[in-house]
Amino acid sequence: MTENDGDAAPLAELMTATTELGAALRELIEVSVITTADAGEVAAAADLVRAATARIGDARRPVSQLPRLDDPSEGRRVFNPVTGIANPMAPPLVVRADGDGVVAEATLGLAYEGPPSFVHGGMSALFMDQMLGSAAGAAGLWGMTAHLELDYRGPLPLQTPLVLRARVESHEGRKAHISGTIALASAPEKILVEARGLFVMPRPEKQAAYFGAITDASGRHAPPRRPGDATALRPA
Ligand SMILES: CCCCCCCC/C=C\CCCCCCCC(=O)SCCNC(=O)CCNC(=O)[C@H](O)C(C)(C)COP(=O)(O)OP(=O)(O)OC[C@H]1O[C@@H](n2cnc3c(N)ncnc32)[C@H](O)[C@@H]1OP(=O)(O)O
Repeated sequence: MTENDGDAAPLAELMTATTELGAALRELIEVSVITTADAGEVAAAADLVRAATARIGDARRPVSQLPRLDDPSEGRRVFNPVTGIANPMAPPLVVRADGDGVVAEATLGLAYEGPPSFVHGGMSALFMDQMLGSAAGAAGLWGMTAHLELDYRGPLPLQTPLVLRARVESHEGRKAHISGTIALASAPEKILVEARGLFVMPRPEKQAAYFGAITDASGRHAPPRRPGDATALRPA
């Protein structure tokens, strides 16, 4: 945690509650796109959700301030939109080191739909971007996405276990070439999505311009040593 030991218990409580809220919202998102309830029920649900928003909506951090629950030096970013346990937009992917790269499994619901019954291609790009970045992190590198390209060889079915992989192919200086794949967990050799990316560590002036104003939750200027977010990166 980013705060001193005296705050450990309240922070643990906050982590539990925030994770709970993320999980509840994730269920709500899925149900909101799959429900066949009638208009009255849907409208009543919208009122309940607005009441929940009002309950916590007054206390907000500025965009330049990291959440109390984050510790970028340990790679913990709880609201990352792909791996963040507390972000309902995130499945979340639990990325772990595997061999010379990283791997994650995911089963995606209807909130991720593009073509009927299949995953939206933009979602695949989002997940690959994160996986490639995580592969950089796992290899002790970091950088921002400079170039990302994908080949969609076959559609990804919803509600079906998927396996996502990424590994660093080569790196020199501030550049890392990274590749990734998505396949069905039941047919991991048949690659359905292929990604290739170039991640570049910004030159120091750019790092200062991008991240120099970031503070930790107490307002201290403690920009992360590596401004990454391997929220769910775990050892094998
Ligand atoms: C992030 C990993 C962290 C790991 C840390 C620990 C563990 C973490 C694990 C997991 C992390 C999670 C991962 C997150 C995943 C998501 C990441 C994102 O969403 S990042 C947001 C979107 N990306 C941007 O907003 C960048 C916008 N672009 C820029 O700011 C600049 O273009 C930047 C910083 C990328 C490069 O700028 P310059 O000034 O520092 O570098 P110049 O000199 O332009 O380029 C350096 C070299 O790269 C080549 N290059 C640059 N861009 C290129 C491009 N698009 N295509 C080809 N080559 C390019 C150049 O030709 C040059 O090559 P030559 O040294 O001459 O050989």
